[in-house]
Amino acid sequence: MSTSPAQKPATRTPSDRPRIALIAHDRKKDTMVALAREFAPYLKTCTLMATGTTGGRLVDEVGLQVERMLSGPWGGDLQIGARLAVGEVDAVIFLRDPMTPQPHEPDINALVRACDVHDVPCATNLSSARLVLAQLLLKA
Ligand SMILES: O=C(CO)COP(=O)(O)O
Repeated sequence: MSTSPAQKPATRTPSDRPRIALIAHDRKKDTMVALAREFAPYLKTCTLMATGTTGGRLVDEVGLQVERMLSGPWGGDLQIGARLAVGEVDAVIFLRDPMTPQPHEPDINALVRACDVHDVPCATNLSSARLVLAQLLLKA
């Protein structure tokens, strides 16, 4: 039934620019904006996508070009998960709020699971996000 996680689907679209998904829960959005400012010169060289509200803040407050999906509770995490499943996302920065229950917890779990299934780096806190971005920057 299952195939190897390393096996990428035929629809995989290679890209020269790293494709990074940026997502933050409400109480982590200020942290995401600060992180994006810190890495703005690098992020400007990437193809970025984000859930709706996070993306709006990154556009307005950091000046990044971001493809905005639906807001998380309306399916944005699932949209990013679907892109990821066909090989169109190289890394996910997902600053989750572990202290606040989310109405769309199943969607959040589905996205993080998709990262594990497809072996895509997924940073869910600030320290790991910095490590992932610093490593990507080294390879740039
Ligand atoms: O809820 C989210 C992720 O699960 C984030 O969605 P927004 O960026 O639209 O707030």
